[in-house]
Amino acid sequence: MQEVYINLGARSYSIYVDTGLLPRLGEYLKVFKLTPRVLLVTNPVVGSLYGTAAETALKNAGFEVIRAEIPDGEEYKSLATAEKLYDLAYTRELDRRSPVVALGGGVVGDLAGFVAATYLRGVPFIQVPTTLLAQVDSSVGGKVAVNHPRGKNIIGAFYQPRLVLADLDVLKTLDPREVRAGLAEVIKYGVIADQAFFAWLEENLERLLALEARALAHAVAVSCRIKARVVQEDETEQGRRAILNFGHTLGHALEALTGYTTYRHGEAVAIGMAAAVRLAVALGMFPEGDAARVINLIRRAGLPVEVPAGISPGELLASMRRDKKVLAGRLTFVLPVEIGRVEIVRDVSEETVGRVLRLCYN
Ligand SMILES: NC(=O)c1ccc[n+]([C@@H]2O[C@H](COP(=O)([O-])OP(=O)(O)OC[C@H]3O[C@@H](n4cnc5c(N)ncnc54)[C@H](O)[C@@H]3O)[C@@H](O)[C@H]2O)c1
Ligand SMILES: O=C(O)C(=O)C[C@@H](O)[C@H](O)[C@H](O)COP(=O)(O)O
Ligand SMILES: [Zn+2]
Repeated sequence: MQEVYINLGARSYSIYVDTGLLPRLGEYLKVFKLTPRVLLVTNPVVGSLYGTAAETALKNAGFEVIRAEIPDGEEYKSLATAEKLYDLAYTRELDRRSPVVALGGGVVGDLAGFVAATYLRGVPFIQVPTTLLAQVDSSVGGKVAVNHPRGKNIIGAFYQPRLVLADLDVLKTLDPREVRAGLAEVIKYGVIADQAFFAWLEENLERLLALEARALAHAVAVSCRIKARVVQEDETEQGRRAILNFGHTLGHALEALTGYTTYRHGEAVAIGMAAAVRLAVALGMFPEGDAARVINLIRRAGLPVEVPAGISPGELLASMRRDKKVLAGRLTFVLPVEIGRVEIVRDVSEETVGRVLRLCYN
């Protein structure tokens, strides 16, 4: 078992990374001061695979489970879906100590977390992430949100979970496309914060693609440790936390412009990271050889590195102007200076971004 502790004062919590955790969910919850009714939020795919195990674990520990299944897909990470959960929570008389448990990937986690943050102005929230992406990133750090039809995560909050249980066993049923999408955020951590981890990924990528248990445990724990460090330093993204957004300025624009249905989040971030390293090279900040290493690793993970032909640089720029990192109208990018170190750059001209974007098509 690996434990990563996020030290945030009264909002501190542990992330446990191990096999065999889901059947122990109830035991883990018992240590908190909760009332017995639990809102278990999942989707039909995860619910059919792991819903019974989660319910049994909770019931054995004395909880009463209200299961809510939201439709599968990023396009359902919306206010409309959140409203259905508020209705259910209100109708079933959930109180201020009734926990919301998110059992699923990042979509379930972000949406259930948003509901937990806002229902009765906040109820206890537990993350049981079931995708690689959710275990290494979305379940950790407290960003919860729903999408606006034109902008990613536009409506949200910072609301920390009480506990994260990352059970590596559940990753065995993931579609390979989802494993690759999760690897995009894992590669992100190497580029932004840890050169040695990046080199380890270059050596061990095939073990991760094959879901080898020891390699996965290492990648999940190191990723969570890196994210924990950044979140502890700047919980509400007043500054440095934005480094976790490497690849996301363009990635989020691509997701929104394609109606949230074409790319997995990790795939859009992969294209965004490839564009960001090209931009850093164009600005003379980052050596070409290092850019080639990053793009090569993204490619080896089976992820896209090119902007699709159907979307113009003008459309991308218009969407990126509404990115949450924009201040006083200036586009903001997270750009590497070396592998393992990035800077937040606010003074790139749109002309330069447009020129680099044109190099990012196939
Ligand atoms: N809050 C944050 O800090 C943060 C960080 C990164 C990403 N995100 C958000 O996370 C979302 C992406 O999350 P995701 O990549 O997990 O996508 P997802 O939640 O859509 O899950 C991907 C697919 O895998 C299926 N699935 C989940 N667990 C499974 C399992 N164990 N076995 C088989 N199938 C399973 C799901 O049903 C879905 O079809 C995006 O909305 C993104 O914005 C948030
Ligand atoms: O936790 C963070 O901070 C991140 O930026 C992690 C990202 O991987 C994640 O996609 C996050 O949801 C993006 O947040 P946003 O504030 O850019 O919407
Ligand atoms: Zn992300």
